[in-house]
Amino acid sequence: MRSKVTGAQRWVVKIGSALLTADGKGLDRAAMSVWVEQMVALHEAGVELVLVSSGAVAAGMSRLGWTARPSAMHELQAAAAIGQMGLVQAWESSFAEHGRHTAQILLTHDDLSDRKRYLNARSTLRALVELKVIPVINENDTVVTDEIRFGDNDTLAALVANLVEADLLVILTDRDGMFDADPRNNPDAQLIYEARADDPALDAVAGSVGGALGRGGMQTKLRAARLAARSGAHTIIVGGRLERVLDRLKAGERIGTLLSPERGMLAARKQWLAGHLQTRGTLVLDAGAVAALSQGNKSLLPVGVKRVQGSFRRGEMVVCVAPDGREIARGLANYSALEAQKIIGQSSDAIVGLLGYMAEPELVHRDNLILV
Ligand SMILES: Nc1ncnc2c1ncn2[C@@H]1O[C@H](COP(=O)(O)OP(=O)(O)O)[C@@H](O)[C@H]1O
Ligand SMILES: N[C@@H](CCC(=O)OP(=O)(O)O)C(=O)O
Repeated sequence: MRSKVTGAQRWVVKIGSALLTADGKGLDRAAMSVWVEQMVALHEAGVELVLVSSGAVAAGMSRLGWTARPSAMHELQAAAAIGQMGLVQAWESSFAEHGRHTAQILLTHDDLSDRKRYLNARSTLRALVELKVIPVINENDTVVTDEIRFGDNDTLAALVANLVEADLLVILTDRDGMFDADPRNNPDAQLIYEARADDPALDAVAGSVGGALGRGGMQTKLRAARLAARSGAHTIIVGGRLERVLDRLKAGERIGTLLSPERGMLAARKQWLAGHLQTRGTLVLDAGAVAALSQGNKSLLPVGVKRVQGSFRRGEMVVCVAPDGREIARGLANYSALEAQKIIGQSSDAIVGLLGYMAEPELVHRDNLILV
């Protein structure tokens, strides 16, 4: 029984090109509707779902009658633009049969590396998930250049798992999971059922690159599992054509390869916060806020802040200090320095009146706060 899988509340499900396009013959709508049925059942069981779907280039190639993947960037991008239409149409109509809405989100690397856009993408995704809509995410292939491509959707799915703090990343692919050697050239290869994502022995196993339609192969799936582990998520790499694959995962059946993070979710997130950001400003707290943060494990509300120093934007790291200047914590600000100036000392109910909108009631949420 895989309790980490059965107990997971928020899943990111990634479906690769090789599966979605029935090996290059257009979108495999029959397979899509079988996954949709299972995703709807998960949804009904209270699981929050985000779908990362590849297949735009492959679907576009098939619409254009192209048999070989073009190498010119503008041709790839044109194929993606054509194929993405069919891809979202197919997901939309299939989910609609079960009374579910979908939402298209196309992301580039910049959207996730810029802190402000990162926070905005996160708020939108959270809002969609709360509305019980299924976000369907792909890379924004039409506008990306080589330097800012994710390139493979395994990486994109892992970063989305970080973004939404998923507990489980499910990578559906055309093999039953990760084998101890590439099954294309090793008929005796054995499936690996469980491993730690950071196990260095896996690097040799995942050596070779992907198939004709997909881009990543096992290497990018392993890297994705390691990225997902940074925010404490487990990853399952499993065969998308296995009968009732998602139902069986939810039931705890031992199928596919489960790659585990080395740390728990919150610990991993805090470590990630601690390692990644420069500080841009300072918030001087009152004594009540110092106690709430250091003893109560609470979020920092505007009412407990006396002064704002420095110039920071929403999503940037700020230092929280006691009235005597002692550093108490660091965290990601939900408001810019200019906005923070206007709301400090006030109750959160007053934020809308003061700013004309409210991003969050907290100035720094406790999940985004590391005590020093
Ligand atoms: N150790 C391994 N175990 C399983 N598959 C492997 C391994 N090494 C390489 N592969 C290859 O990776 C392919 C899956 O990756 P890819 O073609 O990128 O698919 P997707 O479109 O699902 O991302 C498999 O078809 C397989 O041939
Ligand atoms: N954004 C691209 C997906 C890139 C890709 O091929 O990913 P994958 O099949 O998951 O290795 C598309 O939709 O065609």
